[in-house]
Amino acid sequence: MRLEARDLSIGYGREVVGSSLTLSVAPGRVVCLLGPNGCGKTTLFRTLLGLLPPLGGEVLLGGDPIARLKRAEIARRIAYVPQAHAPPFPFETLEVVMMGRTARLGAFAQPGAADRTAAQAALDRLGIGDLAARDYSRLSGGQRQLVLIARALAQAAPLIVMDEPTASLDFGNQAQVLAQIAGLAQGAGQGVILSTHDPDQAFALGADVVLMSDGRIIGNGAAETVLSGAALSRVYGLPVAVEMTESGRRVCLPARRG
Ligand SMILES: Nc1ncnc2c1ncn2[C@@H]1O[C@H](COP(=O)(O)OP(=O)(O)OP(=O)(O)O)[C@@H](O)[C@H]1O
Repeated sequence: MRLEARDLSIGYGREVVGSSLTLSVAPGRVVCLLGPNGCGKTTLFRTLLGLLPPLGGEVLLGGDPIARLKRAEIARRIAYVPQAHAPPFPFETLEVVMMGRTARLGAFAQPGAADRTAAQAALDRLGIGDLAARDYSRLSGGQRQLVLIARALAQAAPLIVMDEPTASLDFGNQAQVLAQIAGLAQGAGQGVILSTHDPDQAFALGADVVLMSDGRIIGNGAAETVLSGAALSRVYGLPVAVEMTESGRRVCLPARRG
């Protein structure tokens, strides 16, 4: 299933945050959304998910305008991994993951034993099966992030939107989550769009890149093409070099001063 944004304008009421945004996420592809703080990444995601109405243009999910789809239908097509915050109430971790199943079922349906099994399997897949009975509100930030990723896996939607999925993860878990993301695309053929502040992740994932600056898309295509030293220097306002490691992977390095 393909996710498409066509000439989208995004924002809040009369405040336009971004415009002329055209992008697509094809099955089996990973798209990294990169851009400085405040350039509109989260606003774009909320619009792609149908949580925020577009100020212009349209979002298509599998060819259907998202504005015409019901909430449960959207949840069967697209899963969202938000940034992890601690909820004010205690929740069993497995229940948080089960919410991914309930989202598909609609407002009043009760999840059953099969949903419980699927939720536990999603936790196991991320190596955190032992957290199932723990209180979600007392997990560490990184553990909560992994649980929200498990919730999206349990939702089993063909498309996944992830807002900075590796932001609070340690070095090992970052690598593990990136490997899972690559696996979702290659193995299950899911389409993934994620935001990140680390351009190296786009190279590690062999992803496509949408580079945003000031509410505009200024580059869209393969990471090797879009993420040049010149483009990164312009967007982040400091000299950046893109170098090749001995193992043949590109890495981005801010230039040393002085
Ligand atoms: N609820 C809101 N109402 C009005 N303006 C908002 C709202 N949420 C965000 N904004 C504004 O929209 C702009 C884009 O914010 P957004 O959160 O989309 O950026 P971002 O690229 O995700 O940033 P970051 O990388 O720091 O997470 C900012 O100027 C922000 O102040």
